[in-house]
Amino acid sequence: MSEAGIVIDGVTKRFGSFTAVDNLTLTFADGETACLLGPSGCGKTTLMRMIAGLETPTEGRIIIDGRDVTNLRPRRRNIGMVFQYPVMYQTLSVRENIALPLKRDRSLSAAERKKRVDEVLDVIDLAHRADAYIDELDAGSRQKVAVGRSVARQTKVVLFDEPTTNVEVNAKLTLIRTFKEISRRLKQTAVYVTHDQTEAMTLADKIALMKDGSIIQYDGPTALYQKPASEFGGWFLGNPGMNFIPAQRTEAGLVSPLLPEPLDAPAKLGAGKVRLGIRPEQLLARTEPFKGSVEAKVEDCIVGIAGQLLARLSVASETVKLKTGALPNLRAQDTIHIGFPPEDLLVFEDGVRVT
Ligand SMILES: Nc1ncnc2c1ncn2[C@@H]1O[C@H](COP(=O)(O)OP(=O)(O)OP(=O)(O)O)[C@@H](O)[C@H]1O
Repeated sequence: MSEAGIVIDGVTKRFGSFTAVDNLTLTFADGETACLLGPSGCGKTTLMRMIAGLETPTEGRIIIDGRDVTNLRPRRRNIGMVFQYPVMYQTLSVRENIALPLKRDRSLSAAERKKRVDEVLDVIDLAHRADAYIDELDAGSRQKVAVGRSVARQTKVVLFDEPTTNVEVNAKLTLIRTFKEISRRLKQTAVYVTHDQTEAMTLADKIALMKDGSIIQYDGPTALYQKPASEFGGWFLGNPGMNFIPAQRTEAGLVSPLLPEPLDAPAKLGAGKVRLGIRPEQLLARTEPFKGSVEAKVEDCIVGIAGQLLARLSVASETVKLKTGALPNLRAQDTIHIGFPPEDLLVFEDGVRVT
C-alpha cells in the first residue's frame, strides 16, 4: 500500500472496553478535501487525532504519502493542523505569526522564507494587514492567520478540527472559501472535522459520514444527499431529513396507503422491512387534488430559511415532512393534497438503500 494521500488501514481505537473507532479502512485521495461528518460522539475527532499522531490506534495502520506513520510522533509526520482555538502570539504581527513555523526550516533562505510568507498572505487575503497585531483582528481573520501558519510549511497534509466554531456566521463562508482555495493552490490533502452539514457540503470533495465509530458512506456531497446508502444518511443530512414511508410487497408491486398506485418493486429486494425514502422538498403539494395526490392535514407549519415553509403533515396515519415555496399561505389545520413523484422515491430494505 504505497499510494499518496492518507490510508486508514483497519484502524480501531478502544478506550478501555469502549470502541470509539471500529476497524476503519478508507483512503483519503491525494489532493482531496475530505470532511468527517457525523453526530456527537461518532468518533470523528478520535480518527483525526490518530491521523495527527495525538492518539495511537489500538489496531491497524495509518499511512501518509506511502509512509507508515502509525508509530511516529506528531512532529515527525509533516502535517499542518488547524484547531478550534488556535494559539496565536498577540505580541507578534500577522506576518511574524505566519513566519514562525518556517524559522525551524534551515533549508530555506531568508528570501525564500519571505516569499513563502508573502504567498500565504496573498492566499489568505491578508496582505493588507500583514503588519497588524493579532488582537487587532476579528475572529475570522485570526482563524485565517492560524490557517496561514499551518500551511506555510506547505505540508502535503493539513488537518482541520472544527475551525469555524468560534467564527461568526457571516465570516464562516469567507473562511471556508479560503480553506478551499488554499488546499487547491497547494495541492494539499485536507481532512476536516465538522458536525455542520452545510459546511461539509460546501467544502468537501468527499464526505465520510460516521456513526458509532464506523463509516456509513464515503461519497461526494451530492451523491450523499441524493443517494444515501442508508436510512441514517437520509435522516442525518438535510434540514429536516428524509421522510420514510412503510411499504408492503404485493403481486402488483410495493404498496402504501400514501401511494395511489403500486410502485415497481426492485428485482433485488429480499424479505426484509421495506421503507420508501423521499426528501421533504421533493413532495408535490397543492391546495386542490391532482393526479396521484393524497389528502393531508397540516399539523404545524413554520417559515424556514429563504421563506420556504416547513410543515408536518398527517397522511393516512403517517407523519410526513414537507418543505415548499409553493403554498405561502399554509396554516396549521389546513387540508392540502400531496404527491410522491415515483422517480424520487428511494427504496430501503432493513435500513439499506436498494435502489
Ligand atoms: N480519551 C478518551 N477516553 C475515553 N473515552 C474517550 C476519549 N476520547 C474520546 N472518547 C469517547 O469516544 C467517543 C468518540 O469521541 P470523539 O471525540 O471522537 O467523537 P466526535 O465524533 O468527535 O464527537 P464531537 O462532535 O462531540 O466532538 C465518545 O463517546 C467519547 O466519549
